[in-house]
Amino acid sequence: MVEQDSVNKNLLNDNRHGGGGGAVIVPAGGSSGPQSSSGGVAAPSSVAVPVSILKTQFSPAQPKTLQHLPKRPAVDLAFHELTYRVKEGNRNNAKTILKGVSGRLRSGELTAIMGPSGAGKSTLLNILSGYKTTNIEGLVTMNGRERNLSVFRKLSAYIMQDNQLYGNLTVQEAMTVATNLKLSEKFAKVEKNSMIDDILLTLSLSEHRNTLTRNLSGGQKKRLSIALELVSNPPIMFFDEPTSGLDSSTCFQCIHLLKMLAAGGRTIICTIHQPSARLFEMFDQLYTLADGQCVYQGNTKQLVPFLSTLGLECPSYHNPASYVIEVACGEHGDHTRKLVDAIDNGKKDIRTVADYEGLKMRNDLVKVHNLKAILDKNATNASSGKYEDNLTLNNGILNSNLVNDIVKSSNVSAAADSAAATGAVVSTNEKGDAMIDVEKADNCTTALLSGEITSPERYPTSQFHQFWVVLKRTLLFSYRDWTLMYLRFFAHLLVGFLIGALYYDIGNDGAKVLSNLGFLFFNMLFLMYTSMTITILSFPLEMPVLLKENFNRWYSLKSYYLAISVADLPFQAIFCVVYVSLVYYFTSQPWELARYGMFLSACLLIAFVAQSVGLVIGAAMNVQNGVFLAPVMSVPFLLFSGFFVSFDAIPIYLRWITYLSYIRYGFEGTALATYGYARENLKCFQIYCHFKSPLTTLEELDMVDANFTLDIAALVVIFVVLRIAAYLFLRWKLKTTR
Ligand SMILES: Nc1ncnc2c1ncn2[C@@H]1O[C@H](COP(=O)(O)OP(=O)(O)OP(=O)(O)O)[C@@H](O)[C@H]1O
Repeated sequence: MVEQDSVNKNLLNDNRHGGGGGAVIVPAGGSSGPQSSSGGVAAPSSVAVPVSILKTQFSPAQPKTLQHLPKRPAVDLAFHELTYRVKEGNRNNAKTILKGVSGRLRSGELTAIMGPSGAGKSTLLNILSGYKTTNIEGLVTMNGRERNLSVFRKLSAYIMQDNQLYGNLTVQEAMTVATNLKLSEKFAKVEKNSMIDDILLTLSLSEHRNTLTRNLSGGQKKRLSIALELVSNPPIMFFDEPTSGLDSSTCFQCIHLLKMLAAGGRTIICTIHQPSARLFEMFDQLYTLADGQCVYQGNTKQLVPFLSTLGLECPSYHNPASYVIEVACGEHGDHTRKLVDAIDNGKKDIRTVADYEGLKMRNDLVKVHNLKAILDKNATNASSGKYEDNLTLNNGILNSNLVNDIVKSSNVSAAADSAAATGAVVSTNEKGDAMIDVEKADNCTTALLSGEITSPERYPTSQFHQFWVVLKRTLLFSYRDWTLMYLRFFAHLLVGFLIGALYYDIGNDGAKVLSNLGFLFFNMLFLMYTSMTITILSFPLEMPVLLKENFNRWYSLKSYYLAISVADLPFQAIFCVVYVSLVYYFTSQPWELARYGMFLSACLLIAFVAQSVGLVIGAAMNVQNGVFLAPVMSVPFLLFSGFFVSFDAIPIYLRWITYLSYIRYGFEGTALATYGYARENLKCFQIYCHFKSPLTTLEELDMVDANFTLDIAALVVIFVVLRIAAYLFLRWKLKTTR
């Protein structure tokens, strides 16, 4: 309740106080957004604050909020005859998900996209936000011009249903990362901190500053998701089911917050399933879909009277949102065609009574016409006793064209009225539809936009800056991730001691060379699996956050990938050094620094290469498939490592696999470090030691001519190739997931 009050107070600040004293929410459109006729006043005239809120929440000394955010232009979004198809099945069957829908989303308004499950809400939202870009027909315009996706992405933010936050960062840290990535480097730290304070205060998160994100409640997480995107003050914000999983009070707070953001001049669009009547009232605009077509577009307040004109009476005390969904689902008969025609699949926009009063007249006429037809029919059938009592028989598809004509003519007059008030230009298209072209009016915001459009940079900060911020963040949550860090460290320590005990002092014993080779091979196995599985497990889990942040233009994929690639290398290196040092000492391998260096470098490279394999698998597939496939795919590499079968014994047609086996290079490298380079004879405590001479061991392994430098070079090449492959897979995955 405290939070809600606070949100309400801030909302009030946005609406009541202009550029003067008190609190101001900086309009997304700056001081000359379409609704701010008097410069600097944020609240659009169309956004009415309920009287009850004004009464209960007036407070003269409110903190100033959201006044430090960067100025942004207001953006009106329109879409014309959008069709979206997907291929289904093996055959070239195309399924049409959106069927030529049109619509308009205005700045300063909170718009709900509603409809039955499977109607196409998320698809429409994904297309409008630019998340989906393929298989789309139709036009999307931004302030009257064809949308430039690159510019649009800089001006919009998409807040996905699952909040996609890094649980190991505190609210303050997450906000700091967001400001560092989303704001240009020209902003001073103190300015960024003021913005964070503003946003956290406005979104009632100030007192949770130091709470780890994973410990926030569902509603707080949602607000944090909004707060993170609000940093760059995007004039268009898309929300996919912002209220899902929230209780009714938190839902109210959440929608209240969105309403507040819209009141600041932003264009706020969200999909919502079935809001309560109380929530429904808070939306300014409703866009309803049924079976991929628009069945209503307009003011929420006009929904019930509009439906009524089409003979669809919403019962008293019935939630209009539920009713329109019931109608769209066909629970009250099949009215989809009639509604789609009446609203011209989204080309019409019901703003005032004038927009549909003609429709009512026509509907009454249609009813009379039907009644007459039925009476005539009954008169002719009277002799045979057949009576027709269904007065709405023809009140459907057949008459929809008549209805349309009326709508068109009424729209033209309504549009003219409305245009007279706003100074907008009204025209009719070839079909006779009223088209209000607000862009041609004085309140056009294109000029404001053009300044932004010319900005050539794709991201607000340089690639190096992005790399640095993401690297610091990754290091911070690696440090806090108990499993990733401490468990791995203890695993290396524990196994190091275990192996040390198992193979204790065998390294210089001519009778235990085979066991020592087993030890060398086990090293490869252990380092391979520990490095590989950790990336297979952790990388796919980061994918949704990466998807969100990359889409919302926080950073480029290159910067992110470079940062996460670099971030884990030092940890992996430390674990490897600890493990190798332990086992090298306990197993009494040659006590020479050069040999230890060679042994360690081969082991380190094996760990890095295996980590890269994990990255490739993690980037290309999900955890389940990765966990199964990675060990299976490693089997040939292990088999052809030279430990189980010597090179000469491998059939010629299979030898090429040994060149791909990174385990082979690692095993060969450690074997050469141990037995190569003219090592003196091993000690022998028995009568005969076959492998007393290290050369015999190398001969047995077919490694007499092997070259350590080549092994290291091969591992480096494989490492680089795998890292590049992982990046390409990641890029492909980002594209295909959308
Ligand atoms: N890639 C696809 N292949 C086949 N069908 C698809 C694909 N994407 C979406 N659809 C179908 O398109 C329709 C609309 O999907 P969408 O997710 O937009 O619906 P929605 O209105 O958001 O539903 P919900 O409210 O249940 O989330 C659904 O029937 C869905 O099965």
